[in-house]
Amino acid sequence: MELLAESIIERSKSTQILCEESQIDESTAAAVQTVDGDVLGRLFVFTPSGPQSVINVTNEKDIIVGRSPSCSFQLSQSTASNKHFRIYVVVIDDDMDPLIYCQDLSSNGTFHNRNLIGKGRVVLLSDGDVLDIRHCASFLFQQKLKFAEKVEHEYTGDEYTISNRLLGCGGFSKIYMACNKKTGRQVACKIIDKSKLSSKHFLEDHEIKILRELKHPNIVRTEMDYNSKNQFFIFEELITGGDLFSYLNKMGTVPEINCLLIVYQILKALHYLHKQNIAHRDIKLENILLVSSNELFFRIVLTDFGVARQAENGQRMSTYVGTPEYTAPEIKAIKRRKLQRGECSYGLEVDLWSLGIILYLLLSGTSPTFQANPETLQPQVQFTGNIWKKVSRQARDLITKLLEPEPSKRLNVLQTQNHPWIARHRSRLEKLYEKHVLCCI
Ligand SMILES: Nc1ncnc2c1ncn2[C@@H]1O[C@H](COP(=O)(O)OP(=O)(O)OP(=O)(O)O)[C@@H](O)[C@H]1O
Repeated sequence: MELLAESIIERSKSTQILCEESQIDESTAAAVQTVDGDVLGRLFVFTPSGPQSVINVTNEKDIIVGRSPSCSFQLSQSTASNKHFRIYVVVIDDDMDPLIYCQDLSSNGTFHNRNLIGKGRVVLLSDGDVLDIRHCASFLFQQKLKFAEKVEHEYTGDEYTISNRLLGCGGFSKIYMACNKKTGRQVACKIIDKSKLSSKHFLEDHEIKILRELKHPNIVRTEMDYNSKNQFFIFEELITGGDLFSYLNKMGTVPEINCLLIVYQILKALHYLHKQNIAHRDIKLENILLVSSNELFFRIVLTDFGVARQAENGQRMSTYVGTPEYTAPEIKAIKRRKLQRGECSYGLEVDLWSLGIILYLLLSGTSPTFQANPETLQPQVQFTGNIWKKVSRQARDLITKLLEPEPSKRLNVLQTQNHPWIARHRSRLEKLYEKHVLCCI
C-alpha cells in the first residue's frame, strides 16, 4: 500500500501536477487495492481545493470530464472546457487487457504525461499515466493488467520504444503499442514472426512491400518497417477505436445508416486498391479498424495486407488464401478441386464477396445462410428472421448482388458505388467524408 502511494507522489513531483502528498490518504490507497469486477481502471482526481476523488472506468459508458453539468465528472474551474476530455474503453477479446483511451476535446488542452494531446486526438492510457488540465485538475490513471507479458523482440533501432501493451493478435503476428522517440507520438508496432510465414509468401507477396506503396485515408498508414533475423516490424498509425468485430460485438447489430458510412469507406479503399490491381484477399471484420466510434461518421481503415497480392497486367490468382467465413466460392473451389496452379483462378471480385458478408453480418449480427435457387441451382443468400424486416429492400438487393456465386455477374467496386443504396446518398456522403475523414488526417 505504501509503495503505491509513494509511486503516486513520485509521479506527481516529476510532472508538477496537482497531486500533493497530503492528498494521498488511506481511502485512496484502499481504493488502489480493490478492483471491482466491472471496473477496468481508475482515475484519481486531484484538484487545488477539494479532496481527491476516484472515477471508475467501466465498459458501460464513456466518461466525459468538463464544466458542463452533463459531464460524468464535473469541474468548476474556468480553465476547463465544457467537455474537456473523454475516456473510453475498447475490448478486443477476453484474452487481452481492455484498451482505455483518452480523447482530448478541449481548446485549452489536455496534457498526457506533460505532452499536449491536441484537440480531437487520442492516446492509449497505461498504468501510472497522468492527465492534466493546467491550473485545474490532474488525474492519475490506474489499470491493473492481467495479461501483461514481456515482449520478446529483436528491434534495435533508435526511432521507437516498443511497450508491452498488446493491441491485437493475428495468426502471424502480435501488435503492440510503441512510441516514436522523437515526436513522443504513440504508434502501433506489428511484430511478424518469420517462422510462421511460408517462404513463398515471405518472398513474393509480403505485406511490407505492398504497404510501402499505399497512401490512402482508408488504409492504415505505415511509418517505417524494420527487418531482423527472425522478425519483421511494421510501425504504423495507432488506430484507437478497435476493430469492426469488437464494434459489432458491442452493438449486437449495426443500424443501416452506420453500415452505409462504413461500406462507403471500405469501397473507397477497395477502389484505390483495385485500380492498381491489388486484391486484399482477407477483408473481414477484424481487419477493418475504427479511428473512433462515438460519432456517427468515423474514419475506418483497412489493415492486414499479409495476403494481399498485386496481379500484374490483370493476371488471375490461384492460391487458396483468406478466412473461410469470408472467402468467395471461387477461392473455395481451388481447395475443393485441388487443382494445379493456372487451372482454376480468381480475380479482384473476391474482395466484393467478402464485403457482402461484412454487410450481412453488420446488419443482422449473424452469418449468412444460402439455399439453392430453383432456377439457376446456384446458392442464393437468404434473409430469414425478423431482423431483416427492418432492413431496406435496397440493402438486401445489394447484399444479394455482392454474394453472387458467379464472379463475372458479381458487382465490381464501381457498380457497387453506383448501386442505389449508396448512389442516392452520394452527395451527402461525400460532404461527410470531406468533413470527418479528409479534414482530420
Ligand atoms: N494499427 C493498428 N492500431 C491498433 N490496433 C491494431 C492495428 N493493427 C492491428 N491492430 C489490432 O491487431 C489485430 C490483428 O492485426 P492484423 O490483422 O494486422 O494481424 P495478422 O497477424 O495479420 O492477422 P491475421 O491472422 O488475420 O492475418 C487487429 O484485429 C486489431 O485489433
